[in-house]
Amino acid sequence: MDYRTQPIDPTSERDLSAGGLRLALVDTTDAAAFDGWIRADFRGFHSGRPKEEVLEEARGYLGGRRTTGVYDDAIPTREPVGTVNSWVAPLTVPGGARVDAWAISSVTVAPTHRRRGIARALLGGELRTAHALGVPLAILTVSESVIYGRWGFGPATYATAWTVDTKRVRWAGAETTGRLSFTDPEEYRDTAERVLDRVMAGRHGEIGLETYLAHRLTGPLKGNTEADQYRLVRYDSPSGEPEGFVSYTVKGDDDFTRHTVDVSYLAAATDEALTALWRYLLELDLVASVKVWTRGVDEPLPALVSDIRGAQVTAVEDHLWVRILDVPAALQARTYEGDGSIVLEVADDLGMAGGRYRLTVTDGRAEVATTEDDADVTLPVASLGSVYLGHDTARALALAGRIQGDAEALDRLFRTAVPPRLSTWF
Ligand SMILES: CC(=O)SCCNC(=O)CCNC(=O)[C@H](O)C(C)(C)COP(=O)(O)OP(=O)(O)OC[C@H]1O[C@@H](n2cnc3c(N)ncnc32)[C@H](O)[C@@H]1OP(=O)(O)O
Repeated sequence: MDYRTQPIDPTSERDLSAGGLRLALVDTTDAAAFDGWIRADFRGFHSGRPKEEVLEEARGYLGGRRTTGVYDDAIPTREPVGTVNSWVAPLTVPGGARVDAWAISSVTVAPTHRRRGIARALLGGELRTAHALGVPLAILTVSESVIYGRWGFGPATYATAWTVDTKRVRWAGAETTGRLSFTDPEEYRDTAERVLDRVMAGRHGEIGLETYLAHRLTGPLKGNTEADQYRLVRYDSPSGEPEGFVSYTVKGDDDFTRHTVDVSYLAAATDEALTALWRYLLELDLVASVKVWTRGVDEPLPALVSDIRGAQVTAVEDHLWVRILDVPAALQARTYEGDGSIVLEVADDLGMAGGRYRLTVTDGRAEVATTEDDADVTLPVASLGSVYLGHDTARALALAGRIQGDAEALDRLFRTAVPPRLSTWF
C-alpha cells in the first residue's frame, strides 16, 4: 500500500475550494515547496523560525510521510495556511500483534485562517483516505484534548509525569544487574533503534518508530538549544545484550549540589534494564531532583524508592487518541484476557464504523460479525476507541452517559491487567 501517493480527498478539496482555498499534496522532493510546508508547521506550534540546517534535517526525516498543505492563492506568500502529514505506523495491541494505524501529525492552521473549517477538511480527508485504504484505525497525540473527539477519536492511553526528590529517597528496588556506560547518539543510534523496537513491540499502545521519531529519543535534533547538555547512558545485560538507555539533560542552579535532571527518554526492553536505569538516575551525585514525562500509569517508581512521597506524580494526561475505522478488523486484531460474548451498537457520525456487531471471544481470540441481536452496549465510536487498548475507562464513560448498557461486561472483556502505554509523542 503506497499511502503517500493516495490522491487528495475530493470532499475536502471541494469544501475548501468553496472557501477559496486549495488542498494539495506536497512534493517532498521539491525542497522549496517542502521548506514552505515545514516553516508553516513550525509556526503553527509557535516554534522558532527553522534555520537551514533544521530544514535540511527535517526534509530528510519527514520526506517519507504523506504531506498535505492548504493554500490560499489570494495571499502573497506561497507557504500553506494549513498542514497535516500522515503515515502508516505499527500499533501494538493487547496480545502483542502490531496493527496498521493511520498516524496523523502536524495538524496546523495559520492563525490568520483559523476557524474557517480548514482542520475539519484536513481531518475528514485523512480519515476518509485511511478508511478507503482499509486501515483499521487512526491514531494521534494531541496538543489540546478538546479538539479530536468530534472526529470520533477517544483517549486510549494516559501518561504520567513525575518528579523525584532524590535527596529524600534511597533505592528500595531489587539488586540491579548488567552494565551501564556513557555513549553518544552517533555511535549508538542503530543499536537504539533495535532497543526501541523491542520496547515498542513489548507494550500495547506503543507504536513502531520511524527513524525520525527514534533519533529524537536518543539525542537532540538540529536547532535544539540545549544540545550541549544532553547525556546518553546505555544499559547492556550481563551477557552484553543492549536492552535500554536513558537520554537526559542536567541543569544547575546556584547550589552546585542540587542539580535537576530532565529525562528526555528512558527506554527499557526488560525489567532489569528499567530498574538499573532508574537506580542510576536516582543515585546521581550532585542532583536533587529527577523529572520525567510520558511514562505509563503503572510506572513502578513508588515501589523502587524508600519513601513513596519522594516520588510524586505531577501530571496524568490523556496521551494516545484512537479512532476506529473498521470495527471487525480492529477488534479481531487484539486478544482478550477472558472469554465472553457481547453485542455492541456503535454510532459513527462520519459513517465509517457504525453498526451493530457481536464480539465473541474464545480462548482470548475474537470473532466479530454484524448482527441483528439486541445490543448489550451502545456507544459512540470515540468511546470504543477509548476502551480499545485495554484502559479501564468503561465505567467512567457510562457514568458520563457516553456508554449505555452493560459497561461492566464491556470493561471485563476489554481491559488488560497491564495498562496500555504510549511513551513518546508523534
Ligand atoms: C495531531 C496534531 O497535530 S495535534 C496539533 C493541533 N494543532 C495545534 O494545536 C496548533 C495550533 N492550533 C491550530 O493550528 C488550529 O487552531 C487547529 C488546527 C487546532 C484548528 O484549526 P481550525 O481550522 O481553526 O479548525 P476548524 O475551523 O476546522 O474547526 C473545526 C471544529 O473544531 C473546533 N476547534 C478547532 N480548534 C479548537 C481548539 N483549539 N479548541 C476547541 N475547539 C476547537 C472548532 O470550534 C470547530 O468546532 P465545531 O465542530 O463545533 O464547528
